[in-house]
Amino acid sequence: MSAPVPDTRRTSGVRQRGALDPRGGSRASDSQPFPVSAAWRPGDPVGRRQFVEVGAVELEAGGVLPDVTLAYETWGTLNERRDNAVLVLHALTGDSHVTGPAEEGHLSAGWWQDMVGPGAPIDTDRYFVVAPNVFGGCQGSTGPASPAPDGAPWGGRFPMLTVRDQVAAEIELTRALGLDGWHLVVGASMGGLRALEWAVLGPEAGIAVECLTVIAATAQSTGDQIAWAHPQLTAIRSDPRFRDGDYYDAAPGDGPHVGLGIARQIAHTTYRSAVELDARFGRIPQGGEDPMRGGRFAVQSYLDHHAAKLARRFDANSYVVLTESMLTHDLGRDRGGAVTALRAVTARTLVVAVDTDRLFLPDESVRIAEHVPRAEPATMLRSDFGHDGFLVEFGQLGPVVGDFLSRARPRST
Ligand SMILES: CC(=O)SCCNC(=O)CCNC(=O)[C@H](O)C(C)(C)COP(=O)(O)OP(=O)(O)OC[C@H]1O[C@@H](n2cnc3c(N)ncnc32)[C@H](O)[C@@H]1OP(=O)(O)O
Ligand SMILES: N[C@@H](CCO)C(=O)O
Repeated sequence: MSAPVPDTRRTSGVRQRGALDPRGGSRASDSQPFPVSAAWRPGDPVGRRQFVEVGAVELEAGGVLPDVTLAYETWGTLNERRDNAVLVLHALTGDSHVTGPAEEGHLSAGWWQDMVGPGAPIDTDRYFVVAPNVFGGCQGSTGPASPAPDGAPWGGRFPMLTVRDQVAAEIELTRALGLDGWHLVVGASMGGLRALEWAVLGPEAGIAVECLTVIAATAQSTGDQIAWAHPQLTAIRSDPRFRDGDYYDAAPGDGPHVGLGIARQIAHTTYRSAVELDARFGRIPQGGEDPMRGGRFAVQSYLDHHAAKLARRFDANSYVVLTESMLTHDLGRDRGGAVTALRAVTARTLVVAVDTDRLFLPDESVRIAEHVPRAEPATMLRSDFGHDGFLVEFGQLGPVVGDFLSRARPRST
């Protein structure tokens, strides 16, 4: 059963400046200019994050990135047999703050509060849960805003990363934690791409993956996904304030938030379903505005809101680097193709899709489940929320993941 679609046909918020106006925020009430970038820098609030230096990472596309650091959070306790560790991998604009309140260093409460915690489907009374911020990200792990060896931010010099590079860094984190395996690796969307890559690269590197949960993901990025991402990348790169990625010395409000905001609007539309956008917003004007006289429809205001919100909390360079890593994702690269790679996965596997996902099509999930030898048939969530269903439909997703874990529980837990 899908969650009820909330009514957000708001009636306030007369538009005086556009969300993407470089001088200011989305609404007349916004008084703070957008930051240059929302990238975490050394010295910024840490919250409950920990950091591990994983050293130099040899990159799949060539070259080496020195001095890589990963930020991560943990919950629960590693047991004596060390067989209760769970790795949770976030999506494109997520971070290590899987669960817990908004706090210093984290503007929002955890993005999977209903999934991870004491008594939750991923029960932190039972499991030791680890969540890293992705390599290339902007919430504590090494990314384009981090200092290069010359002390200046990498900026436009930051190299292209692949999903495999991100997992290679996470393998080093695993070793640094003294673990030789995960009971479960779970991720959705970009996190699902990493989870799949983990299922192949982890065992190759001597890190066992007993169980795998891949949600709203794909074994290879599709032409459609590449197509949707292309205008997002173009929007950021063609923002004059992007300055080829070297904007970290810009004055507050003078960063590439216009391009980043447009990218988010395109992406966010693909994260939701046509049915939901029509049911929620339809042709309703935003309160007090008249689309016939330069005003907006409510759905335009909604997208402006999400654009402004992301521009305040995310770094445009990281958005580019992570998006490109998703575009080049191919589990089968140098492994004889995707099907051969899927057949090599030894983990007991749960694959979950959202039936209205128009970005990560359910058929891609079905394909994963068909070829992974120990996969159960793909579970289809019924939801009008589209791809973002994995962030909303906890009433369905929780029991699915909880049941899978209880069937695959290690003896010691
Ligand atoms: C692993 C990860 O992916 S972590 C990253 C997850 N977080 C994000 O993606 C951040 C962006 N947020 C979202 O995409 C969504 O909020 C989700 C997926 C987390 C939750 O979805 P929903 O509960 O359906 O939220 P929804 O999409 O309706 O957005 C609600 C926001 O839109 C605003 N909104 C709704 N209608 C309008 C409108 N007509 N005009 C302006 N703003 C509007 C709400 O006020 C609310 O604002 P707030 O979030 O600042 O409080
Ligand atoms: N809302 C999610 C969708 C991408 O999977 C995010 O921003 O990360």
